[in-house]
Amino acid sequence: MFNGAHLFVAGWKGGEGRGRGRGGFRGGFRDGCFLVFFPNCPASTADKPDQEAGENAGPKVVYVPPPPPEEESSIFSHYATGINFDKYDDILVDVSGSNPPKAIMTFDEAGLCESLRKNVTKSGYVKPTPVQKHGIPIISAGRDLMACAQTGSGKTAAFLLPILQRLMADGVAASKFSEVQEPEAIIVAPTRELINQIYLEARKFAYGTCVRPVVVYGGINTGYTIREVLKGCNILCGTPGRLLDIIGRGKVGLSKLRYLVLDEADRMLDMGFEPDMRKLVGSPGMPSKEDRQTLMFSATYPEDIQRMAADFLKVDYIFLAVGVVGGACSDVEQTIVQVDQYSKRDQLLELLRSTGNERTMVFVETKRSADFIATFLCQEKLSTTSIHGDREQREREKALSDFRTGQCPVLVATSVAARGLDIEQVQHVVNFDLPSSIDEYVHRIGRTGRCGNIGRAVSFFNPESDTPLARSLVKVLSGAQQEVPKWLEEIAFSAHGTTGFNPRGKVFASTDTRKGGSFKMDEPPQASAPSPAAAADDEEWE
Ligand SMILES: Nc1ncnc2c1ncn2[C@@H]1O[C@H](COP(=O)(O)OP(=O)(O)OP(=O)(O)O)[C@@H](O)[C@H]1O
Repeated sequence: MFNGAHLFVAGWKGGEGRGRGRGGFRGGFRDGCFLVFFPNCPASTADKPDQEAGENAGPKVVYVPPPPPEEESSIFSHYATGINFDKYDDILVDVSGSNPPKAIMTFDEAGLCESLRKNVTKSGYVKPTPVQKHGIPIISAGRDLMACAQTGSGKTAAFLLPILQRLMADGVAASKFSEVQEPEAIIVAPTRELINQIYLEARKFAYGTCVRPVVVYGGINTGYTIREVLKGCNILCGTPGRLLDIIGRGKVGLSKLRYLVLDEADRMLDMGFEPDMRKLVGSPGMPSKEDRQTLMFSATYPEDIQRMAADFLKVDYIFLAVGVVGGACSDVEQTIVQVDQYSKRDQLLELLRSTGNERTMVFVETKRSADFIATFLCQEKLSTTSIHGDREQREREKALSDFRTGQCPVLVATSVAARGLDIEQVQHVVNFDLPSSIDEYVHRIGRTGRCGNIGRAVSFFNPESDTPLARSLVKVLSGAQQEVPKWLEEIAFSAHGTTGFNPRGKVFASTDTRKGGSFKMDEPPQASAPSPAAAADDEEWE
């Protein structure tokens, strides 16, 4: 069972710019495990949720990622849709805003050019998901869009396909090498791994066309990144800090920009990233919101974020909600287990032993506990790796790759891996530590149960620390037709949770805010600030 786990537990990272910790776990390999505890790890780093940090601090980053796959079979490799894929059609869809274009029912109706159509087929897409049926014509009609659809339901293609179609129809071609590139589209996402995944999707759909996507993100060598951009760039995918850096260096001009896409838009506009998003739209040459198309996608949208998002969108933007805004995917079987802090480790071990080699993501709150739990599991001979913001980019990519291939079927992660990652065969998510925000919970458990497949999420609920989440957990569980444990209901009703619980109805507290919103119920709206756990980490400020 133990096959030389790839656990590179790092307390200090020399040479890559974000090595803030000193101490922590350090040591050498023994039987594939990498252990030794350094007790003097400063509490300001690994002890806390992942913090965002200045990308340019520290020594020069030398890492150059391996080139993306060239063979067609790897580019188009995909996993099968699951038994519940057709049930997507039963989900209620709410489209608000003036004159929304009619939904399409098939990819044929999307009016895609031949090469795009072929690429869609090679990707294994037979029919569009609801967010694609509605989103594609809305974007093709030139409308701004704020779209909300459950995790794993195909939001990425919903924006990539109509953008690519427009660029193809207009005959754009990446200019050859030029000192300044003028992309037609910019896509922003909060984490490096997610933006890289979006880039690979864009590259897949653009295969065999003249459209060239490029990705820029922190933790990789800047010179390399710039060279890639200067080779030609129509669709620039990036994390905010690195994007701003490259624009600031004058390597990217914005005069041709037509599309600005914010994936995980609520995260991109919360307190952590909002200043960078404002900087981005205020960059010299950035077309005003009237002169560009702005598209926002997420599975969750707190109401205050929706209101703020309107600053970035034209007045007549369309709000598309597939299912309940902020609802969990009902293909994930959710179990909440009451535990105390000290029995968590044993319960985790028992759980993982019972699931065999199935791929499992274990979410913890801090970088230090990510290292600690991964080390513990490794010692217990479970092939485990970890991902968090204190690991070097090389290590993060290796960890993800080992998890994807199944070489390490257990991935211990901070919130840096909570959003967007689409990994085949993730059957389980374990919340070893529950996050403090319900939206974060929805994204985490959405790493399984994707694209009509079925998954399981087990969450350890420690009443001492997790009681504030109880009410919204009850809400999310019942919204996804899951069993709500009696004890949790009791805690929820006796607690003063303030995270979006709407005691009156079955409707989630969040819809299109222009309808007057339904959140003016008995409780304050959900906070948009990243929760400590969420600030955890999504990401460094690249
Ligand atoms: N129409 C389709 N037919 C078959 N597979 C699809 C279709 N649309 C998307 N997929 C696949 O479904 C998976 C999930 O899609 P995607 O990652 O875009 O979900 P998402 O809605 O962005 O999820 P998240 O909210 O977690 O970011 C991907 O593997 C994607 O290739």
